[in-house]
Amino acid sequence: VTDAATTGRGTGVNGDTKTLNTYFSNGTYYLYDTTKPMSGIIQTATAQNRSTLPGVYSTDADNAWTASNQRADVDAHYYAGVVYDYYYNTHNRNSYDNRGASITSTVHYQTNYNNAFWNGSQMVYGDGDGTTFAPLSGALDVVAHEITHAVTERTAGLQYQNQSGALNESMSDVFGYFLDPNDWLLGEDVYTPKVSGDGLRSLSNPESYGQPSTMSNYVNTTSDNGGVHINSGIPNKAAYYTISSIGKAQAEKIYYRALTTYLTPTSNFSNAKSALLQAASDLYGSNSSTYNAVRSAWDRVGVN
Ligand SMILES: Cc1cccc(C(=O)O)c1OC(=O)C1CC1
Ligand SMILES: [Ca+2]
Ligand SMILES: [Zn+2]
Repeated sequence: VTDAATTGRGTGVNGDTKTLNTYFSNGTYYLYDTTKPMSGIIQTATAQNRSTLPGVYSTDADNAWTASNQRADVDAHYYAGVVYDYYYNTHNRNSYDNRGASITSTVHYQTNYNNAFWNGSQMVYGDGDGTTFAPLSGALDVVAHEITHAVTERTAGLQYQNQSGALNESMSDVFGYFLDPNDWLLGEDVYTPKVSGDGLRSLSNPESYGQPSTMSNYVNTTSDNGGVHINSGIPNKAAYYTISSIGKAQAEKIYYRALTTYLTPTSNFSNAKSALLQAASDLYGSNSSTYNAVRSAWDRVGVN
């Protein structure tokens, strides 16, 4: 038997070449990454445009994953590894459960599916319809957004409705920024592939995508689980002010500590302000400029 961890080459959704951690077994290569510490396996499958999950392992005959129908698989696999490395290296977290859980992604879910989600056990990505979205695994901030839903589920457990749900969404957007800090947009690498410069949401200017950025404009609605993708603009704007003031290095420590230590399933925006202030106090002191920047950020979005 000649099973072995191998290194392959692949083409991503946007035509870029990347190196892949793959696995060779019985004459076939798999998107199966055994290189992470403490057993966190990263594995990628395809739903073959149907809805059955997880589908079947993505395979290749020669470890050159360059076919057009493999691009979504390549990016889902590669970016899941990047996000695993981020949580391990930056926050000493071993996978989303901090116990080396395998990270499973399935691409080619249904047809023309303009959506991505964490289903409680794995990530799932549509291919998009080519107008609203390109295949959604083609953006690192999208993959980080989805894996962070899993981290949130295993830590704060923020209930996916109303203010706690908007915080859940915001945490995923904020860690999407930490993974992809080149811009304040979310999903820009896969959103409207025929239009450049736009994204699904903006941390710096939520209004440009129909989101409020102040408590006074909180949207009371029953749709979207109480507007979780709408009202996330308010904590997202606070995060923008915070990061712009204290920088990514301190902000990501504060956000990770608040998410994993202080937030609870029913936390609201005011509780989030307190959690982030407590984390800032723990890490940098309650008289620090860092602490004051966090307080100022939430004051500016109208959260007391
Ligand atoms: C595209 C999409 C649709 C519905 C829900 C989500 C969701 O995961 O909440 C979603 O993914 C995102 O928001 C990622 C950041 C681009
Ligand atoms: Ca981005
Ligand atoms: Zn989300």
